[in-house]
Amino acid sequence: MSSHGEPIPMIARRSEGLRGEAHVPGDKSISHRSLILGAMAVGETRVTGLLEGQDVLDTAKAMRAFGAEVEKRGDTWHVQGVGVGGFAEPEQVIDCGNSGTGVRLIMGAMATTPIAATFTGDASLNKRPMARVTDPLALFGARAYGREGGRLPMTIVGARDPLPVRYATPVPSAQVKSAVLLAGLNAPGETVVIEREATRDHSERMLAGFGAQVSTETTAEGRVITLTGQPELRPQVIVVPRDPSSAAFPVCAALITEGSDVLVPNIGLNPTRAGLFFTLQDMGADLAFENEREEGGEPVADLRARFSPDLRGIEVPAERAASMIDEYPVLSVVAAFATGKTHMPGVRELRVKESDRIDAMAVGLRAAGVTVDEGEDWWTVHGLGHGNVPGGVVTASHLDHRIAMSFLVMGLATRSPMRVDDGGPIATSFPIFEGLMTGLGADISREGQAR
Ligand SMILES: O=C(O)C1=C[C@@H](OP(=O)(O)O)[C@@H](O)[C@H](O)C1
Ligand SMILES: C=C(OP(=O)(O)O)C(=O)O
Repeated sequence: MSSHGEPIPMIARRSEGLRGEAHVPGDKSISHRSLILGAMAVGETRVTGLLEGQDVLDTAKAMRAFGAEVEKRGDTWHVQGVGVGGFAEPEQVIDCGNSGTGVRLIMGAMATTPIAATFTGDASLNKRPMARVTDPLALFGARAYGREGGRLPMTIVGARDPLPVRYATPVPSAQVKSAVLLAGLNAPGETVVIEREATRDHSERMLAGFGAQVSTETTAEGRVITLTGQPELRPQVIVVPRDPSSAAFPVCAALITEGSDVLVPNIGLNPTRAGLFFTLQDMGADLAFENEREEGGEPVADLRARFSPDLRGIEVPAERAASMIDEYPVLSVVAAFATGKTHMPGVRELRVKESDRIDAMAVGLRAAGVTVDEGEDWWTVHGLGHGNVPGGVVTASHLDHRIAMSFLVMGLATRSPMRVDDGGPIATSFPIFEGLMTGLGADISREGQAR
């Protein structure tokens, strides 16, 4: 089932010659953060290029429930912030839908204000672990009352007299890091987060942009991020760059589909996000970064992807995992069309996303004729080479947008079509996926009924 209605069964058939420009939507991570930090600033933040996917729309709704005004006029989202510590107590339960980023960052943002809020989500989100966030929030003095195993629905009671915190994240997670930093905004003194492996740094960059004092040092312990609490955040004008995690789908589709040549313009290549593209190049992909430039302090390029018949399986460096964590499902599809094995170690986190992504992909790939080996924190795809992947099955998307999109991309190059039981979740992060892909010439459509 999609989170907001009947399942939407979809089918992808073998296609040829994807061509044209793929203008993917705004970055999901930066969109959530624009709304949350905008709501915590004093005055009006204006955002263009915001991703209008369901995950981000749920965050916009949540910010209104905490007292910020959030509205779209023309192409611009206007956020009237209430200031750090200015959140009102919501009158209703906050429903974050399918979004781990939304719920975890908002829990952090409210945890050092003396209000209570109850959070819930869809069947996928309500299975995901929240203790990774509520454990550090307890150090500030916040209390969490949730279901067994730290699951939603959950009520957070914010700390009345928050203490600053020094916290080493036990898992590589930008959501955990960001929740602690957002909570640290309303704690006196310095809040410090230490991460062994660098995860996406959008919170650090945006906090600095809003005028908070935040510094990052690389030491023997890892990256040490220090935030000075209780700043007055200054409203910003934000242009959200396009999402590299969404760009991954047209890029990978072009690489595996005969005769393709696709340009995906204006993609942020922040090194904490761009790991997939380097991995594809290591596999022998015809993928170029054109027109490389800097925009808003971030490296940006136009990605040009052409059909690549001679992809090779590789060992994906474990230390690259955080910089491409959401891209493993679609990478495993490309790996099926490569020759040789693609081994992906150091990816335990894939098991606690919208679905267990190793399991969801392994089951579908195997059904489609591809051998996959797996362990708790690794998996290996045995590539069959271009033209040799059978396909011809219905796969389950498990309320996970990236699983649905990955199997649809796969169906463009399998011998027989690939179906997904529910494409509804795609709207959480990439609402224009179907139109964008068909515009390039991909044979992807909705089916009248599930088969
Ligand atoms: O901070 C963020 O915006 C995100 C962090 C990642 O999650 P984790 O922090 O759980 O790795 C990623 O999977 C998610 O899509 C977005
Ligand atoms: C993991 C993802 O999102 P979230 O954790 O925000 O639900 C994703 O978009 O792939």
